[in-house]
Amino acid sequence: MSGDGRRGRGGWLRFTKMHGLGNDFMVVDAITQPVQLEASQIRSMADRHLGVGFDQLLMVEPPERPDVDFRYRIFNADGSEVQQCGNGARCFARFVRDQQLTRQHRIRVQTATGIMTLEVTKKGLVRVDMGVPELAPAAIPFAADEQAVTYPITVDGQELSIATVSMGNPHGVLVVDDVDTAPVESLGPLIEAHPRFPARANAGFMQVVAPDRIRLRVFERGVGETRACGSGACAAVVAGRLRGLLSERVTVELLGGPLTISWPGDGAAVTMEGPATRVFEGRIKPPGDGRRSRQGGGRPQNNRKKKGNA
Ligand SMILES: N[C@@H](CCC[C@H](N)C(=O)O)C(=O)O
Repeated sequence: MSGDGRRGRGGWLRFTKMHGLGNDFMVVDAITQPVQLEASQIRSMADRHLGVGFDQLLMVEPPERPDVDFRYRIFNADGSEVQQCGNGARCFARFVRDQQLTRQHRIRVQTATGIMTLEVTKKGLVRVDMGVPELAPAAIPFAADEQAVTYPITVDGQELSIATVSMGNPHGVLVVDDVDTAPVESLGPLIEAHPRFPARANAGFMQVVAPDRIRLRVFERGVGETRACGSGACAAVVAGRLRGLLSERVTVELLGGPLTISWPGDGAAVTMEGPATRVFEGRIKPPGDGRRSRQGGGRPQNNRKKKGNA
């Protein structure tokens, strides 16, 4: 994270609590205050009983190149730095405008895997160009000899059919009959840590209601089940379209509410539109001393061993 090794005055870190359909964030402005955090501090602050409580910490940093407005960094609740967060991108756009870090309606941000364009609409929603989905197994990454629409995978002794998509971050998507009874809690962690996903993965459980409507639950890598996952919604629509189940524009009903996702098809970018909500402002003294070791990073993405995968 950026900064010169100091935190704000007296060691206090200013933050804003936000959410996108209940996927909640601690948003930290690392432009007007120096910030340096260790993965262990992020984990402590993510604690819902002892800390601020959040699914992801979002860092707003100065751009590193002239063709973007900001650098957008994302840390899961387990302290690991990740490449993408769709709901977070909408909150990022709202945050930088509310904080008067920009007056632009169209904002270009640099993430760990590319450039995203965020646009605040007249209705106060945020439209995000989520980029072109990657389907090649090596790009996800997913262990497979050749690219396919779905792959057979053994999880907890069951043979499942999984679609894999990278939206900058890795997703595995299963089609289920009913999301309400889908085994998200039991299979989610096993898919997340499945050996065929060497960087772990987000696991989506999608129920197709109609060609333009799905219901989706996501067990997020580094967090657990969240109330909404923007990149997961995009991955599910891509997977559903490749299977011939969905139309170009789809309403994705998540536990926290609906997102609109559009994907014309191969080679095109996915567009996501939805709300971003500010909840409160706060300040916290991050536990421990964040000045001694390297920033962020967290645990390696594939270090968690789970039983039941083959
Ligand atoms: N909530 C997010 C995704 C956050 C990152 C994810 N857990 C990962 O590890 O890739 C979203 O809205 O996209």
